[in-house]
Amino acid sequence: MEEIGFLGLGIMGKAMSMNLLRHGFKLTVWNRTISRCDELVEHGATIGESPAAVIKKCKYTIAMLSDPAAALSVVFGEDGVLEQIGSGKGYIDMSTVDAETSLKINEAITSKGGSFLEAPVSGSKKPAEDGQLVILSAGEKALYEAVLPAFDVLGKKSFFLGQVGNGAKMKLVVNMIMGSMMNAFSEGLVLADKSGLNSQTLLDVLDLGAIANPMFKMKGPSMIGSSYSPAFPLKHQQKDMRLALALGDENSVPMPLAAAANEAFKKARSMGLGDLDFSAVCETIVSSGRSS
Ligand SMILES: NC(=O)C1=CN([C@@H]2O[C@H](COP(=O)(O)OP(=O)(O)OC[C@H]3O[C@@H](n4cnc5c(N)ncnc54)[C@H](OP(=O)(O)O)[C@@H]3O)[C@@H](O)[C@H]2O)C=CC1
Ligand SMILES: O=CC(=O)O
Repeated sequence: MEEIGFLGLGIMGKAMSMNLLRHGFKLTVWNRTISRCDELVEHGATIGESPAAVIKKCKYTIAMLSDPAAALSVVFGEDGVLEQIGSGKGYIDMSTVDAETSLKINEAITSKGGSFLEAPVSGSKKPAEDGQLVILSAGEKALYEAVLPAFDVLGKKSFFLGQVGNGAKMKLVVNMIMGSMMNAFSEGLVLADKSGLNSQTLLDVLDLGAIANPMFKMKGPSMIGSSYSPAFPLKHQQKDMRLALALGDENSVPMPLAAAANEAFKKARSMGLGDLDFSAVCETIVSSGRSS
């Protein structure tokens, strides 16, 4: 495949671009905080001085940015994607955003003759490092097919979900469920502890039953140790709950569990936990217990 551009080297973008380099892809990378490109350069990447410069150089460019505001700013801002996108160039946004943001970007890019694919991912830092993401793409089918060799390295499975917006919506539904589950799990861990049960035994019991799942297995031990090194930052999970609730509003779907989970993530942000892993939402319950 030709050289790929990569915009956004946060937790996910860094892991994904390292993985592409490891598999022999040539990359030109850009990050708003440019020093974050250094490690990628040590592993063979080239730096692009702006999103526009990356687009100019590369036929295909992937973005992995924090939220709708970041995704829009990289496309529409000064020296942004729109300045160089055009016929024969493809833009693939893998950030988790809402359908409206994705549609806006699609409209701007295709009106300049470029092609667009949204491709948010399920899976966190470790799956990104290991090429085990689940890719939820939608948009231009020809672009999807052209970038499949890269998706095959980044993920264990790629879905093509049809028109732009479907990938964003699927991702938000999945993360709405995940955020609600994380809250139920947190309440269970704290309840077990406060009522005199052994937390590790609770994990063992859960793991053998019908609600065993990789998230409980992976996050449980660190949550018991109150250790929340960020794989999926809590502020991003709260953004996803907020966007999923808006999708619920649009479709008149009552989501009382998701709304309660969103409040817990907001509380965690107000406690200064936004940059920690989303499992730190557990601390909202621990601290409630302490103050009563
Ligand atoms: N971490 C995870 O487990 C997963 C995350 N996601 C989603 O992937 C996306 C990235 O997540 P993650 O890597 O964890 O997030 P990080 O917070 O680690 O990285 C965010 C990236 O966005 C950039 N950025 C933020 N604001 C702007 C802006 N205004 N203009 C340009 N660049 C900007 C940051 O640049 P800078 O370095 O300059 O701050 C950084 O490169 C999010 O949408 C998240 O919801 C999806 C699946 C899993
Ligand atoms: O968006 C987060 C994830 O783990 O998936």
